[in-house]
Amino acid sequence: MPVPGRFTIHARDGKARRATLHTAHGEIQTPVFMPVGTQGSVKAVGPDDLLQAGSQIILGNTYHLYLRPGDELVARRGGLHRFMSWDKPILTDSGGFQVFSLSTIRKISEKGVEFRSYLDGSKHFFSPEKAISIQQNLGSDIMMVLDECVGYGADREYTARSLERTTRWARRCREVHTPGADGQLMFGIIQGGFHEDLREESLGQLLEIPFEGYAIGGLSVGESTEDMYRILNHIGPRMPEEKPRYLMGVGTPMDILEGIESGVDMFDCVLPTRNARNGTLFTSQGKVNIKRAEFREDDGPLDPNCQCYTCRNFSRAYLRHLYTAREILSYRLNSLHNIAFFLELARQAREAIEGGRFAELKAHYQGIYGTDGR
Ligand SMILES: CNc1nc2cc3nc[nH]c(=O)c3cc2[nH]1
Ligand SMILES: [Zn+2]
Repeated sequence: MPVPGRFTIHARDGKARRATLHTAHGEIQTPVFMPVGTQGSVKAVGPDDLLQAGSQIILGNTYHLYLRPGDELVARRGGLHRFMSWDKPILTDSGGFQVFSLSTIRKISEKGVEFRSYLDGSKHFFSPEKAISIQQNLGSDIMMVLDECVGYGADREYTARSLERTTRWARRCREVHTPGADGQLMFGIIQGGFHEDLREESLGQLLEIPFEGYAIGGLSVGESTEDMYRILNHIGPRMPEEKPRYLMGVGTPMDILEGIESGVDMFDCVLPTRNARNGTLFTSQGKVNIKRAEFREDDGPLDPNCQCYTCRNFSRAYLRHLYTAREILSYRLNSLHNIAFFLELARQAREAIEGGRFAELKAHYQGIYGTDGR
């Protein structure tokens, strides 16, 4: 009988791990890429597309679903899994990041964060307890604590004070949800900005609270690749060995491989779906900008090495036409392929770790995407 939260490491290759995380909605093979379904849908693709592409788990955003259609409405409709017809695992972010990145007016205090809705400017308040209550209403398998993601360039003093409050908030989140209740897991989020010592401080404080996993927050906020990798390389290996490690909001194919090399197990990013909608497609031979004139008569598949529905059934010429004509099908086919590419990258990483060949896999993609894939 699978116990939600059980994390079994099967193989290691350097700091990279090949593991299985058990949740109430099934097992997750890691390293794993999680497509982002912000408002209860991974934009332009359906659950059937996601399953066919190999998605194991998707992300939902507490902030968006709380504001619309409302977490209580989703609860009355049987929870997010039933509402969106996805019966595999779901992870929900706590909303903190979206409050800071989407809501203009906001006030942060010890109690929580007051903000105005990006939809209609109405006033709302998230306490740590409220952020957990929303995620319980959504019924997500993995809940994230409410935290403050300090912006890139925040001064050290503020970053230090903020991480202390984020720890106090994390403790309050844990106090309102008994570990494993309803099969839901809770992950803590490490802050500390771009200061190695503050990152260690944040991790050390969070380790005193029992979480089923730990996330690295505060990255992919506009910093340089060098700064991201510096913090990632420092804190990744220092996170609890026996618990899942999640890097929030990251990233390009090369960022993900860098994260796996630093011992991270879980990743989410809007890059595949967002870039798909502007015609930037990731392939086994590098990025393809499908709107380019060179593809007008190109009868070949987008990616000859890809087994996704898009690459098995349509030519580059057709994909370019759809994009140029602003056909809605363009969003679906491009998004499906990009998601399939990120899922395949994670699958190749799992296989490479099992075979002790992760360094070769990373070098292979470095040759195609450069050091950071931007
Ligand atoms: C797209 N980049 C990005 N998405 C994030 C989500 C987050 N959630 C909670 N806490 C974070 O620090 C955090 C950082 C993030 N960076
Ligand atoms: Zn494809």
